[in-house]
Amino acid sequence: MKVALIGVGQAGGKITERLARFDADMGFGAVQGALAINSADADLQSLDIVDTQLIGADRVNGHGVGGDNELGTEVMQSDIQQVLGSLDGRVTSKSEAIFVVAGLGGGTGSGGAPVLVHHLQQVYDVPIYALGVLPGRNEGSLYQANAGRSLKTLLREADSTLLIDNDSWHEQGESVEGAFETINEKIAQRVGLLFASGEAIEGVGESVVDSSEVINTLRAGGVAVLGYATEIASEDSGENITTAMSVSRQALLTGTSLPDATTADSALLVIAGRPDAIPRKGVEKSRRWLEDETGGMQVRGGDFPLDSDRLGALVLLGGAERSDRIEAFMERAREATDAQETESTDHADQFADDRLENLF
Ligand SMILES: Nc1nc2c(ncn2[C@@H]2O[C@H](COP(=O)(O)OP(=O)(O)OP(=O)(O)O)[C@@H](O)[C@H]2O)c(=O)[nH]1
Repeated sequence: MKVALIGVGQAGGKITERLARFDADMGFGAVQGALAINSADADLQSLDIVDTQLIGADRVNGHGVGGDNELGTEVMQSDIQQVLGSLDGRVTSKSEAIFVVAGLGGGTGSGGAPVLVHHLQQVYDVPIYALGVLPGRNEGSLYQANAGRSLKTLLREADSTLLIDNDSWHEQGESVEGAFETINEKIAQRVGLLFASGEAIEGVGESVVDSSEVINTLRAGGVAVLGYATEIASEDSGENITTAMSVSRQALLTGTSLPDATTADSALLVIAGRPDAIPRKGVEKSRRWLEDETGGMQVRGGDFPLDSDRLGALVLLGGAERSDRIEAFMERAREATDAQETESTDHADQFADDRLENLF
């Protein structure tokens, strides 16, 4: 799937850069253009390979919005024409989708990403997806409250919102901050493989996954979730039937970007590995298992030919917002918003009825 990436805010920029680098290093050619937008100049300076654009200089003078996501919304809104102008040549006629990438807990990305998605929807015919990072449980109430409003607005504006929970892809005991590098690397690899599904050059055959399968899976809208797992594979495909089952199980049950999200409206299973090591029977079995596990709907599928001694399973779920994990997060966000309102009693009544309102 040929994509254009737009990172908003610090996390958005860093993850966009990682994705662009992974795609280039692997030679996939799925990432057609990448731009990072921020109201903090220093964050943009630390990026090497993506193009950058500063917004809100007249309001915050390049210093960021300090976690104020309403200000993040405002600065994106006031500079939207320049932002859309910079996309010329980066979003091309080849682009099959645009991904807006942001950490949802901060200010610039949290507030800016939904506005940007809204405007991109007016300009482009391709699907506009969000790739959003949810704050981990221990990240503090401002982050939780910001992310709640941002997610609510993104779900309204984007064709689908792929969520990565900051608590999911790092080692036990590692702090979230310390784990950013690990998490970003995992996002780059997993989401990078998803982008490259359908772009794989070698071994083109009937069973090879096509990018339309990804787009059709995301057509369910709402929240999307990505899972991934690999194991060393045998050279003989006949010996890899249980491996295919085992990686598929792990990808869904322990390897997703949003733990415990298994109820969905659509699903895609991509099996990656050397074409002659991919067991047809094992792939069929895994697909049937995934169908049962996710509620009985038809599971799309395909191979991703990759020169590797491992067999990997990439599971994409669409319409996964009914999961307990999302409910738990939204509850956290509501509580955080309540706590903030209690602190600023002057304004308490003003917000009382509209907890987690949309950003705009
Ligand atoms: N996975 C991941 N999450 C990050 C990273 N950097 C920040 N975050 C998360 O993103 C949220 C904060 O968003 P940032 O992107 O830092 O903030 P911003 O959008 O630049 O907004 P301001 O700094 O307020 O202008 C928090 O939930 C952080 O935990 C990162 O490199 N990787």
